[in-house]
Amino acid sequence: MADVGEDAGKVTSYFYALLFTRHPELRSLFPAAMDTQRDRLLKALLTAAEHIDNKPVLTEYLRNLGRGHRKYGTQASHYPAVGEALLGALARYATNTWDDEAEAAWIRTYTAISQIMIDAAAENELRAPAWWHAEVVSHDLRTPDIAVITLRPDQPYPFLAGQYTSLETPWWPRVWRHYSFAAAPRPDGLLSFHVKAVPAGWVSNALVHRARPGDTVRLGPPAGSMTVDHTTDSGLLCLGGGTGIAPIKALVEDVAEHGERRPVDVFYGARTDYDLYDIDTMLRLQQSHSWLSVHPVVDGRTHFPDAVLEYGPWNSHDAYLSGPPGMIRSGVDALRNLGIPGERIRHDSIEELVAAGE
Ligand SMILES: NC(=O)C1=CN([C@@H]2O[C@H](COP(=O)(O)OP(=O)(O)OC[C@H]3O[C@@H](n4cnc5c(N)ncnc54)[C@H](O)[C@@H]3O)[C@@H](O)[C@H]2O)C=CC1
Repeated sequence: MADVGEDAGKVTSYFYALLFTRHPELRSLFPAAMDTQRDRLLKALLTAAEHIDNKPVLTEYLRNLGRGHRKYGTQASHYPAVGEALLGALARYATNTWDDEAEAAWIRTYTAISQIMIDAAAENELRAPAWWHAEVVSHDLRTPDIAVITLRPDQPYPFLAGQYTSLETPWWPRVWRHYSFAAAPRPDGLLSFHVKAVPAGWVSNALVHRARPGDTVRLGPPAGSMTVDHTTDSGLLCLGGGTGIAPIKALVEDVAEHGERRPVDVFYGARTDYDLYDIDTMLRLQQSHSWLSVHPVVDGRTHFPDAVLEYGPWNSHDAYLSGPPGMIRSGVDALRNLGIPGERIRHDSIEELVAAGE
């Protein structure tokens, strides 16, 4: 990976060129525009390389990736074609290290990776559909660029508060983006999401400005491990920045439903008062639950994650962060400096978030 690092963009372009010239029938599984897709392949390889010595983490990551590929229509028979193209691209660009031994090692690696993904997809096929159709049942424009959208899936959709799904709109086929559930599972099975239209974000703009009740989207399986640990009764310190408040609200509802009276402190960060689009909901929750404190923080004197320093102590709390990648990075640093151990700080993977909101 280090050898091809400098040429990463070229490696992935060449990889897809090889794949599509040798197997033109596979082109229709990918979106019309390949830019984000190219980055995703590389990120997956980098993530795998990063965890190469941590078998449990790597295996879980690959199993999730295998299950997640079902919604693209990926079949076990597609994996060898991808492997050939990957080896072809590495052989061309890893010029300093490529030899028979490196090739044999990559064949073993790719065989192991693809087997884990294929097995996870096969097991998942026995239990869950490859995707769900879901109808838009309400669309509430909260600011000129933020909508709260409620969907009714066509089949039961099991998930945990704090997780996210992947979503494809009818206007951009095969372009999938991640969105966190904005509510804990409900008895009526409806799902809600907070979507902000971001510049050049195809899916987010379609969801905010085009989607209307009656439209149908597709959902992939739920993913993510930012869920509440109900085996402890430690307090929860939650930081939600912008639309990152969505999964935090789901976590609060989850604690309430479990009837636990654990102290929960929510710091809700936004650029301006006007951007605190969901503050009314959060304050209503605070009124109904004595264990919940909501602290709105608008950019100004204090930078958002630093506002938690004015309260506390937090070192016996579990921490949950959700929001823009930069906020998560600085929030994790601030919380670690306060003495919260890394394993008690939960957030979604930053690699996943970078392309998430588009
Ligand atoms: N599960 C998750 O982690 C979720 C993440 N998101 C992500 O949250 C973001 C929300 O975007 P917006 O509403 O436009 O947020 P925004 O850009 O308006 O920022 C929200 C808050 O975070 C703070 N912040 C932003 N960048 C920061 C940095 N580098 N360091 C410290 N603080 C920072 C801001 O000061 C503000 O208080 C999107 O990137 C979206 O993908 C959204 C939902 C769930």
